[in-house]
Amino acid sequence: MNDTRKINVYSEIGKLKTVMLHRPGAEIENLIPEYLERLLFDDIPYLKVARDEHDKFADILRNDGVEVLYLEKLVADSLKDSMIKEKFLDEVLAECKVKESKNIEYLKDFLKSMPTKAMVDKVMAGVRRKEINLKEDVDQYPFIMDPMPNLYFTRDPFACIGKGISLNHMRTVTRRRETIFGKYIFNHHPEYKEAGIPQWYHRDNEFAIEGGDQLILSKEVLAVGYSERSDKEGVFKLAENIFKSGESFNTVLIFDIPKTRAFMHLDTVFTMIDHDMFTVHPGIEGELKVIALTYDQKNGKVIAEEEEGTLEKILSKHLNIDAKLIRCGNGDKIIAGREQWNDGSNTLAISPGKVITYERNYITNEILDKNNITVLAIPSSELSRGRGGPRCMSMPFYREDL
Ligand SMILES: NC(=O)NCCC[C@H](N)C(=O)O
Repeated sequence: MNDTRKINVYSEIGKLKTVMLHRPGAEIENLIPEYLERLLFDDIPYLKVARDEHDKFADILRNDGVEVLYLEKLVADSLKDSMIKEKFLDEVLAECKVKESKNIEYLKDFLKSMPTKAMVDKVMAGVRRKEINLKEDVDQYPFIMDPMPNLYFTRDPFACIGKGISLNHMRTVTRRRETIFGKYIFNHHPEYKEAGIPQWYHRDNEFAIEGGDQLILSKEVLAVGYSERSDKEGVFKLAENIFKSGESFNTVLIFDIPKTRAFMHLDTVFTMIDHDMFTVHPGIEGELKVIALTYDQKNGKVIAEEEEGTLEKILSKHLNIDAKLIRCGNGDKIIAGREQWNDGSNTLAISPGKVITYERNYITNEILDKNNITVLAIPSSELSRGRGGPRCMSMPFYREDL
């Protein structure tokens, strides 16, 4: 049993006790080729198989003693009070940019007529114009409310850091509404609303930060990507709030990574798998630019110092270890290119030296095995089409301290 703390995440590798997932739902079946790019997908997963794969992921976690929570259930349980449900709907509707007010009313009536859990599933899946009896001409955009196919990447909309959460501001409009769910869970869910969970970042802050860029390297050191998805100004704000709170973190390393889809988030570039071991994207082995943020407690000021060095050097120095990097696909141009595309460096550690990976990345898995890492591989032919791996598909709420 956990202690009374609901959120406790002071590392990337401490034994995982509670995690939040989202089982892919009808939103996946609302993907069609014309909208893939805007909805951040590269292909259309076959939902039935994606769900089977996802259920295997959840089973592996449960078999390891991890409590698996589902986003959709947490949200539904947060909306039991009818006033809160009404507020939630107004907020979701305000952000789905429906122009005509009468259509907002139709949409609201349609959603309100459903039992709460079905309503949450529907908000996630998206609503077609014809579902609320509007005309849906062949050349007309069919959705009055867009689907949210990226929801199974629970890593990104909010992140648990220490005993608090960072409710993120997503870079893309298509993912921005996802963060409303986290807001309602932490403000209204009976288990969380009075648990005194601090919020280090808010979804209405002007700068973008996504959870795939937020890594907890130790109880002192956080790493955050300055990436395609996260602004460094946002990281300054996040760091200041954490430093001021008296949490154990005293350094935030901002990693300046290429702003491209292949690198997307910091966790596409590297993930921590043991006290001194990391999986890495071979494209990141040169000199990196890092800004190290620390806090001048006396004057209440964040201090920023620029550093340059290889990933190995930077990690070794700040974590006081001899960092060992495992290169995706062993660094071979073709193998690494292929396995990296399917998130070969995006591993989820469930305890030190024990990780969940995609089974299709078998060369990287073999190398991990040779390095005495226990690899639990999951089937991934459909899940991988959304461009995220096991770390992206999970949000740890509670890890045992190291
Ligand atoms: N942390 C991650 O790297 N998450 C993967 C997100 C994939 C999703 N299709 C996206 O582009 O946002």
